[in-house]
Amino acid sequence: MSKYDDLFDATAPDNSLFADKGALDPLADPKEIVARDAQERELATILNGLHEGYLPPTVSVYGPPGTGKTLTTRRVCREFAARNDRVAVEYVNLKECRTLFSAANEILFQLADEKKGSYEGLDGVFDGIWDALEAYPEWTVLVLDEIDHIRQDTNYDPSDFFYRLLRGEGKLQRGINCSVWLVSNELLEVDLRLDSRVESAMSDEAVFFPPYGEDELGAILEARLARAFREGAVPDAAVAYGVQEAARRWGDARKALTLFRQAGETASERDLEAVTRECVEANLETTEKAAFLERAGRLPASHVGVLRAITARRNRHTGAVDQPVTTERIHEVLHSEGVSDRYRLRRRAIREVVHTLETMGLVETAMESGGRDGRRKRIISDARPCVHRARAGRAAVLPSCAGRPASDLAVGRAGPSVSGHAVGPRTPQ
Ligand SMILES: Nc1ncnc2c1ncn2[C@@H]1O[C@H](COP(=O)(O)OP(=O)(O)OP(=O)(O)O)[C@@H](O)[C@H]1O
Repeated sequence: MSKYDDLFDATAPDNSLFADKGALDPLADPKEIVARDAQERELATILNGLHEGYLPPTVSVYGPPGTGKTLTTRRVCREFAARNDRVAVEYVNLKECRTLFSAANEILFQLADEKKGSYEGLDGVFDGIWDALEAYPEWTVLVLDEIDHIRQDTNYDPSDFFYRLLRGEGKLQRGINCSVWLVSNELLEVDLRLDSRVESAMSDEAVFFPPYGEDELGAILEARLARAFREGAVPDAAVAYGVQEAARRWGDARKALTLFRQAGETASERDLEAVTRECVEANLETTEKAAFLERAGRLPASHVGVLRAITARRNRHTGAVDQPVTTERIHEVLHSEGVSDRYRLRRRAIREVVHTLETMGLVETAMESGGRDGRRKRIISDARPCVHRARAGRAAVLPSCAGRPASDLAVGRAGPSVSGHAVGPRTPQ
C-alpha cells in the first residue's frame, strides 16, 4: 500500500448521506424551471412580438441574486429560437469584464470568435459586432448577463457603450435588428446613471424577478433534494426549517442549494444518520456571510464609501458599531476632513445609493419620526463581517472584484477611513 492508498482510504466518504451531491450544484442546469410561470410568460410574450415584426431594443431583466433570471431568460429565449428560424439568441456573461472595451470585445468574441486590439477602440469593436451580425438571421436577441458589472473606465463611460450598442452608426446603416436583453440586479438606468440620449433609446420593457418565497423555494428544492440525498437522509422537518430560513434571509435559490449541501456535509462529519435542524442552523451563518461578501464585492467604490460611512461610528465604551444612522450622518462622514472628493456624494446621491444597497440586501432601513424634523430614514447595515475579514487580511474580499486593497476597508481609530487613498477607484484592466 502506498502512502496515497492510505490517504485516499482515510478521506473516502464512508457514511455519506449523499446519493448525488451534484444535484445541489447551483451551476447545474435543472431539467425543469419551477415557480417562474409569470416571468416565463412575460418573456415569451415579448419574444412573440417577432410575429408582429417587433422586438424591443432593450429588455431589462432584473432582480436580486439567485432568483432565476439567467436560467429563465436563457431557457425561454433558447426554446423560442429553436422554434423560429428568423431569430438567433446569443448569451454573453460580462462578469469578468472590467472595462467597457473588454465588455464589447467579449460580445464580439461570442459572435465572431475574434477579439480586437485596444488600438481599434470601442468603435472598432462595434464595427466588428455589426459585421458579424450581418451574417445572422433577421433578428438577434443578445442576452448580456451581469451587465451591472461594467463601470466607467478611463476611456469610456457606460453611456458611450450603450449608445453605440443601441444607436451605433454601423448598426443603423446595415439595418441590423438586435434586441438587447440586459440581465442585472438593479434597473440599469438607476444603477449606471445612463444619460438621457441612452435612456430614450432604451425601451421600457422590464421583467422583474422577486426573491423567492417559502413555497417557491420548496418547489425548487424538492426534486433536487430527492436526487441529492439517500432516502430518508433529510427529514421533512429539516427541509422545512432550511427552506423557511432561506426564504426569510435571502429568497435566493443558489444560497438555498448551497445551504443544504453544506448541511449534508455537516451531518456526515458528525456521523449522523440524517440531516438535522442543527446541521442546517450551523450553516446558515456561514452562507449568510458568504452571501454578504459576494454581494459587497460587486459594489462600486461610491457604494463602499456609503457602506463604510454607515458603519463608521463606534460606541465609545463598547467599541461596537453604533447604528442605526441617518442620511445626514452618512453625509457628514463622507464630507469630513480628508475624505477624497470622489466619495463626497450629495444627499440625493446618498439616498439613491442607500436604496440600491437595500435592494441588494446589504442594508435595512426604517422610517422613524424625527420630531420637529419630520420623518427620517434610519439605516442599518450588517457590514461588520466584511470589514472584519478585510482587516484581518485573511481574504481578498472586496478587492478581488472592485480592485481595492483589503486595507481600504480598515476601520480607522477615529473618523472614516474612506479618506484620501483609502477606498481607491476601480482599476481598469
Ligand atoms: N425557478 C427555478 N427553478 C429551478 N432552479 C432554479 C430556479 N431559480 C434558480 N434556480 C437554481 O438557482 C441557480 C441560480 O439561478 P440564476 O443563475 O438563474 O440566478 P440569477 O437570478 O441569474 O442570479 P444572479 O443575479 O446572481 O446572476 C440556477 O442555476 C438553478 O440551479
